[in-house]
Amino acid sequence: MKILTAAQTREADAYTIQEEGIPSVDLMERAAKAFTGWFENKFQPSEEVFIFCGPGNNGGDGLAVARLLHQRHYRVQVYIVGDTAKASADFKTNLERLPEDVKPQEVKEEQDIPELPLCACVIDALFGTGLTRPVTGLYEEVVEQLNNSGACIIAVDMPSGLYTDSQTPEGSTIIKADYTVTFQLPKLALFLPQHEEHVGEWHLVPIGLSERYIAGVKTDICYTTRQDVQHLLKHRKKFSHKGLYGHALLLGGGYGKMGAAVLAAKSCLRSGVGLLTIHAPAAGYTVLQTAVPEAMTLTDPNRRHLSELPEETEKFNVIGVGPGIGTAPPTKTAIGQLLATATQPLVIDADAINIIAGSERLKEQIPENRVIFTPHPKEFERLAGKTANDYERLQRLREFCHTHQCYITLKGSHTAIGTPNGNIFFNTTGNPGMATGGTGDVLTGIITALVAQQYNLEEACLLGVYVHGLAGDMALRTVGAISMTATDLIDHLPKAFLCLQQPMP
Ligand SMILES: NC(=O)C1=CN([C@@H]2O[C@H](COP(=O)(O)OP(=O)(O)OC[C@H]3O[C@@H](n4cnc5c(N)ncnc54)[C@H](OP(=O)(O)O)[C@@H]3O)[C@@H](O)[C@H]2O)[C@H](O)CC1
Ligand SMILES: [K+]
Repeated sequence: MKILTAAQTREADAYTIQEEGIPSVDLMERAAKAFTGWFENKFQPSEEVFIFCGPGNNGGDGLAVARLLHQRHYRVQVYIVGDTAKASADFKTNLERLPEDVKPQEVKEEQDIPELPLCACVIDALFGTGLTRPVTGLYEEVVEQLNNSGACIIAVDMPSGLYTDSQTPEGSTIIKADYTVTFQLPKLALFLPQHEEHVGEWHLVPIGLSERYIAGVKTDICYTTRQDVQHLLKHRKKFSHKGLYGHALLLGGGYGKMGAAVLAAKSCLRSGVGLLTIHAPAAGYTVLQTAVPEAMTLTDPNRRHLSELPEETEKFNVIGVGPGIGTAPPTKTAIGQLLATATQPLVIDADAINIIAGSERLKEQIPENRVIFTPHPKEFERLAGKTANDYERLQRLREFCHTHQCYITLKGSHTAIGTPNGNIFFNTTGNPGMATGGTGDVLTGIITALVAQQYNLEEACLLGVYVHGLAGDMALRTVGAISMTATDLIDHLPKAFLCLQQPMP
């Protein structure tokens, strides 16, 4: 699914109005109904609701929501902040439509800002996608007071003060919402970790924007949903045999870190690989043969570290490398040898990334269109350099993938997948329970298995990251976020793949 800029959202709005031949105020009504539907599911009519409206269409939405909530027996208090002379036409229409017993109060100066009761429920409809500069003056005062009030804040479309698709200037005052209910498509700002305290939990509500416009608009940033990945899943033929599903080689493990190789191997097997061979330091032999009996194990001459590649590496369809390997000098040599000689796709994780990050010579040797890196943010920083904020980091992701013609799954709450042609895809599955050791090794195993099965590298990244998060979401329901371990993800992989094989609900 596409992520649109603020300008494209406005275009979608105008296109829909023209295509359907409806007045813009009707689209506002749809938006307000969609928001109200979400709100009613979350909050009881016994709640007193304080709605703060700005001068634009976001404020207009707030006024329409006030009317709809009033009709549904919520007690609403409406505050109009700033000068209504500048208000948009649809704002004015909705102001007129307010029932008599909802008397909006004007906030024209600081002393007009109301004291809110403890634990108030506030709807923030000050600014949405039309914000053009940081909030200052009276608006800033209102935002600060709301943030300090301890209220539960629900932002309409965007938290007021937050730029939709570019860096909000340093030091700006921004609403700290508990929930952001955004219209039709999520905005870029909602995916970025630096905005967590402003966005809270975000939810999408459809408002029927033109499908034709959305299908035709050009964007290089998308987010992946079940619909996007489900159709990628390949079905197995009746007369199939293990040779059809690829033979993967996993280079992993080190003394004291054999578990990382075990996790990657188990998840690789649970993700459909035909055959798996693990090449590990000699100390890992018994561990691996016992823990992963389905895999074949080759041993490195070095007991503690990976020091060389196995023979006949060309027979493998894919090589996954990194989990648990460390950065000892013999391992660095082996990674250099791998980049120089391997002819198949490589899935490169953990210390294999760190080793490449530490050597300009190795970076230059990254083979084009054959590598997937799976870094966490620190590893990405080592590989691609420090950045000042999340927007710069996305730009760096794009540039690195383009320069090296590689794929990167930059792990995080919304893992960002960069591709050689400059596209970025945000994942939408997963949860904070997955922030625990070993879950990255599981992702490496999954993606390696998918590449072995002839998914192209982009498909393997999109599907692998999605199913990894889906297994995490399923584990959340059975073991919870606190107790979740990487092994729980592997245990839930079968359910996650099964779920993707079912028709969409
Ligand atoms: N397609 C959709 O998704 C729909 C969205 N809807 C809602 O509309 C808003 C966007 O409305 P818009 O009127 O474009 O913008 P805003 O309401 O966010 O704000 C614009 C007004 O605010 C002024 N402004 C902007 N920045 C500041 C600031 N920092 N301080 C003070 N005033 C500011 C701006 O005035 P200018 O001075 O810049 O000219 C405007 O007056 C979207 O978010 C949804 O909530 C529709 O309801 C349905 C379709
Ligand atoms: K808002």
